[in-house]
Amino acid sequence: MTNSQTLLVIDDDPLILQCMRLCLPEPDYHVVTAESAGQAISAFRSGQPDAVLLDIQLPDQSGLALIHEIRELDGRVPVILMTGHGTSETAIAAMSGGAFDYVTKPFEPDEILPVIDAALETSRMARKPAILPSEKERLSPEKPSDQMMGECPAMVEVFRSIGRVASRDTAVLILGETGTGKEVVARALYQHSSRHDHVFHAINCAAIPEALLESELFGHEKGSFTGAEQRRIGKFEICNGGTLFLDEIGDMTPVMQTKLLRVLQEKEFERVGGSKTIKTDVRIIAATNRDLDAAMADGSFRSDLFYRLNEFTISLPPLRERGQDLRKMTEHFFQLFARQLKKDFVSIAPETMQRLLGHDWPGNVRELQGIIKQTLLKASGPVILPSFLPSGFGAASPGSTAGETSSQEWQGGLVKEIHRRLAEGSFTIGSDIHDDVDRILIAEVMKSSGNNISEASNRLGISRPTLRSRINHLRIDVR
Ligand SMILES: Nc1ncnc2c1ncn2[C@@H]1O[C@H](COP(=O)(O)OP(=O)(O)OP(=O)(O)O)[C@@H](O)[C@H]1O
Repeated sequence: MTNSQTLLVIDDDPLILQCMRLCLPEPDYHVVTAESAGQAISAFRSGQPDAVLLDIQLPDQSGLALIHEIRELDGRVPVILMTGHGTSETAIAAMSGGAFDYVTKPFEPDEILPVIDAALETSRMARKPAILPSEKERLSPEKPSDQMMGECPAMVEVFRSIGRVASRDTAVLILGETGTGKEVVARALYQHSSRHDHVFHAINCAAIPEALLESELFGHEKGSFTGAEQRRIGKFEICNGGTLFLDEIGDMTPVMQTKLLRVLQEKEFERVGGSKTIKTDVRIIAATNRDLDAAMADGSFRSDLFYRLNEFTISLPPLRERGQDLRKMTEHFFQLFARQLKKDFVSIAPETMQRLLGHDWPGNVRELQGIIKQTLLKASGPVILPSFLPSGFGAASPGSTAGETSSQEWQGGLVKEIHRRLAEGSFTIGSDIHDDVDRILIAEVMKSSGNNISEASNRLGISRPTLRSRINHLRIDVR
């Protein structure tokens, strides 16, 4: 079961091609190379890459002209440009023309890999079909493997809402606990919109520190702050005419909320350190797992921004409130993953099903999928017995004792630490504690995944770009 993505690297320098093959190993990545524009176009047509890495200077055609051709073939494939020193103005022109990002040669793998991962992630979101069930399919037992499931009234309302709002140009706010399917809904909204063949970009507002997020969204002028060596074009400029998905919007700081509100109200903004006002026409889809009513009540989320984003809201119910859907999804994922993992599977023992149905599922559909995969990996024989469930599963539910004690122990430690910091008068407890937990969590999961970013991001249930950005931001040593 691999989620390998294809990157087309176009450069006439064999060293760069070789370096990219080494840095992006199979089976997580599949690298296809081309040494000229001519080769690149045929590789693009036959290989359907997920993203393109393109040198601006090619022997037979300019990189800029090639971007244009690639965008004509498929405007949703992100193109990253490689430029030499002194060609940054051309790169900026390319960004305004729809390139995803650019890097300046020579570069270290650490510089380019996060950009490539972000491009591949964007491509996945823009192009992986979000399949919604029709009325007939909802009631049919045979489901396409990756169709979004749901027959309970709240999910039927979600599908209807998507149908109602996708083709309109309104902002949409998607609410729901973690793992309830907000990203799938965002993809469905984009893919069924009139902007579906225009640019789509996604930003995880929680994964990027405030200063970087500002420049990521609005761009900056050369010299506007230390380290701003070149002008940078932000997402609001690149996505002009397209769609921007702002994930984890509830984690945005008040300063950023104010800036976002202005661009939503006035459809214009300035780059950081710039004075020129730039017009933009971007459809915003935002999502959060935070309780925005509570955040508005305690003043951490601006209510005027909420009303602006909330032109239309889609609320995903938690899995534990979806009635019979839980049983149906459990059966569906057992069958699907057994096929993918090539495991024998015939039935789920009634006691196993009972334990699965009795669980609270705080991580919702993502947690359900993870538990089912782990159970299948442990299973021997065609009947899924309760002993195949991961150790500690359901430990926090009443009735289980050993797991409860150990989880109470570490939670007790955490409570003490929170009170210590409260007593110190800290005003950044939330972010500090999250950072401390992430430092330990990410370092341990990376270690147990052999420092494999893809495996660790799967286990953590976050994307590769988010993981890389957390590793960089928290300066976690993963070597
Ligand atoms: N109704 C559904 N039917 C089938 N699969 C679903 C459904 N909802 C979500 N999934 C699957 O569950 C997983 C988690 O979904 P997704 O990433 O969209 O959740 P999310 O709400 O965006 O999570 P987070 O808040 O953590 O970012 C994905 O693999 C997705 O395909």
